[in-house]
Amino acid sequence: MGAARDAVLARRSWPKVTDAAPTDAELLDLVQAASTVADHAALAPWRVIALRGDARVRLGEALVEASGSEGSAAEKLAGKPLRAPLLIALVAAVRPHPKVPAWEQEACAAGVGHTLALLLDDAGWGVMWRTGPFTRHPAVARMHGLGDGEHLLGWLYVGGRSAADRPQRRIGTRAADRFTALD
Ligand SMILES: Cc1cc2nc3c(=O)[nH]c(=O)nc-3n(C[C@H](O)[C@H](O)[C@H](O)COP(=O)(O)O)c2cc1C
Repeated sequence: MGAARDAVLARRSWPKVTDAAPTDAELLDLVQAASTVADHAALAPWRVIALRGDARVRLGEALVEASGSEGSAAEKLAGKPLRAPLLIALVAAVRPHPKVPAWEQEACAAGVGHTLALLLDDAGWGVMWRTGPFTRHPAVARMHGLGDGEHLLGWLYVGGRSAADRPQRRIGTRAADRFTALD
């Protein structure tokens, strides 16, 4: 009992990770677990895409195309996806539904992202959810092969942990400031 609470309290984002990464089989097992999030009408309005190796280079090129930057700015942007050996693109796959509006479907997809990040953290991987100003640019969508109604929610940057790069303790949010009870 309390394992979920412990995992949630222990999770930290790891901005710096090593070259180690889970295999597709390990990842698929965790994605399967994350697929149990609350989902109105069981639409499963999401999918994930694992980017490794050169796919990260192509993502960097797409970010540069989206930004229109050149020179050192372009070089810096192109290097961003290379900060982790594995990027998991989180895709909201929204389709028209008479009872489930787009925002509910995006909420479900975001739930998968948070749950998958937690599961990867709990499995001992370094994880950080990242986005950026070009996350929903057409060039970036094209690079991922997104279809109609598909939008990125960002990427989970995943890699190994090294003790030297252990994140600082979090200051934290005071839940009492965010809590109201109505009778
Ligand atoms: C949708 C989403 C997008 C994010 N994008 C970025 C980002 O681009 N850059 C960044 O530094 N943090 C980003 N964050 C925040 C980090 O993932 C992380 O939550 C934050 O650094 C606090 O660390 P913690 O998770 O250990 O509390 C994003 C979080 C979410 C949920």
